[in-house]
Amino acid sequence: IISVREEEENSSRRRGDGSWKKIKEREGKDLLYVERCRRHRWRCAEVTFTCSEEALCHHWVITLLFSSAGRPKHLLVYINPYGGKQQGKRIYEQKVAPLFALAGIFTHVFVTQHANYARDHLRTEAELKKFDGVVCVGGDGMFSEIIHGLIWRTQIDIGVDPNCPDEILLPSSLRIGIIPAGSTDCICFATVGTNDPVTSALHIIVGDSQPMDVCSVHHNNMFLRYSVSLLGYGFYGDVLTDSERKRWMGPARYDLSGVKMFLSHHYYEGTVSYLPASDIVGTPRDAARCRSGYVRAERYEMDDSDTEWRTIRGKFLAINAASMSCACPRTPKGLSPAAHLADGTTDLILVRKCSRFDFLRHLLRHTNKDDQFDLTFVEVHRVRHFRFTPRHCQSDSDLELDLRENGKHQIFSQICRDHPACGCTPAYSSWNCDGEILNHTAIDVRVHCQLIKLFARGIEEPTVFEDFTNPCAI
Ligand SMILES: Nc1ncnc2c1ncn2[C@@H]1O[C@H](COP(=O)(O)OP(=O)(O)OP(=O)(O)O)[C@@H](O)[C@H]1O
Ligand SMILES: CCCCCCCCCCCCC/C=C/[C@@H](O)[C@H](CO)NC(=O)CCCCC
Ligand SMILES: [Ca+2]
Repeated sequence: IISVREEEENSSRRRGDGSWKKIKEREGKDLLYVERCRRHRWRCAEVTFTCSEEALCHHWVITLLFSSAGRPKHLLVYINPYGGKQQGKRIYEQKVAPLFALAGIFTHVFVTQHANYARDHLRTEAELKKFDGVVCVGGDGMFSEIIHGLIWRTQIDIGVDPNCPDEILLPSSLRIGIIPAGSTDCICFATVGTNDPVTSALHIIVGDSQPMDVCSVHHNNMFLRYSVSLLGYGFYGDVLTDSERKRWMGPARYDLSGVKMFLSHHYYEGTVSYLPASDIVGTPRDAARCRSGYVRAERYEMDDSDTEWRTIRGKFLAINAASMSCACPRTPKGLSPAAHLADGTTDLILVRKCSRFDFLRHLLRHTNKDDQFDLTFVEVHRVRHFRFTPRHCQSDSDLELDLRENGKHQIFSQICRDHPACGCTPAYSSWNCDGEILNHTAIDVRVHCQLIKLFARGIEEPTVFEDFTNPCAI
């Protein structure tokens, strides 16, 4: 239920002196409620209840109001006017603000004036005690700003050093709502099942709650960034770097850069070490999907003292860590379809050097039912902690070992790297961290189980409640 409004039906009766008197015939309640539509979309519907007994009516209202526990009353809203197709402000004003008003939610709205405006405001100025949640109107990059602000502020307020890689981070009490207005919007899609501003607004209004894992990324014990969706080196790093120069194109920039980087077919050498998540049920190759209400782990920090690190050295077209499925309209099942939102792990996907044809087969499988991991050059591991070192950063002894293993070819490829004009693969790619470029290639990543909470409930299985005869189901 979104809101209950009084409605009175009056009639008039003649008094003895001939004048007319208004009397309350029936008391009605206009009930605004959520109706499930196709493809996980929610819409607002209305029904009027009438009741001749005032006491019964009162009982109804009390019961309905009681069901509103856990709902936000005061929200801090940040709108990125430049995300996606630059529609954030319009989307919020036309589709979301009227619903918040109907639900009796008070808002404090900021339209961001520059990049990192929301992050810095949350870190230092925002009076967080006054609010029950933060709403982000924009894409994954804007969401990233919000979590950076909130996580940082929470740690500082309680005296935890957010720079230290070994610290156990504490969750913020504020939930975050995402009104999708970006280019990929994969965090919204993977937690709600659709990118639809009205559906997201309704999940906020009813006070849904979905915990979510967050990866912290460090370089030499120096904090770089947090990630909740994709950390990608090689293909996705290169696509992002190339697409940033084409921002004016809007969401289509990713398609153009995707094709360009596919044709470039660059591979990168390096070492990946990881700590497998051994104490969990399930693997990245499961047929089961992360669905609503499915919380695998209690929030805890793992004890990895008994688990052994594993190391893989090689040439990779892509190294991806998906902490959630990363489902989005481009890949409705996601980069790692069986990844979980809140299990304290990330799925590490290694795509080794292969032919263009094979890489295309792998990419195309993101868009159909075939298993993108069922290929000899792809491996996937569910991990809690991993490190990557590009080959040129490896220690001298590692380089010597490479030389002994691979002989002359290695020497020539080193020379090519030092002379980019020869047209060989460049030595480094960049990390794509939830759509932002990292300025370090050697990184150390650890998963913090359920560090944040969203106003969402995960993707629901299609239910009998879906009303396919309703016009909103089209
Ligand atoms: N007022 C602003 N002016 C310029 N940039 C901004 C402003 N507010 C936020 N940003 C930055 O804009 C970048 C992109 O925003 P956003 O994520 O909303 O859209 P997107 O990149 O199109 O979508 P997606 O991340 O889903 O691909 C973010 O990195 C954010 O920091
Ligand atoms: C030739 C057929 C090719 C078919 C390929 C389909 C594969 C598409 C996979 C898309 C995966 C998106 C993962 C999400 C990453 C987000 O954190 C990030 C920020 O929004 N978006 C991108 O980096 C944008 C990345 C866009 C990549 C294209
Ligand atoms: Ca996870």
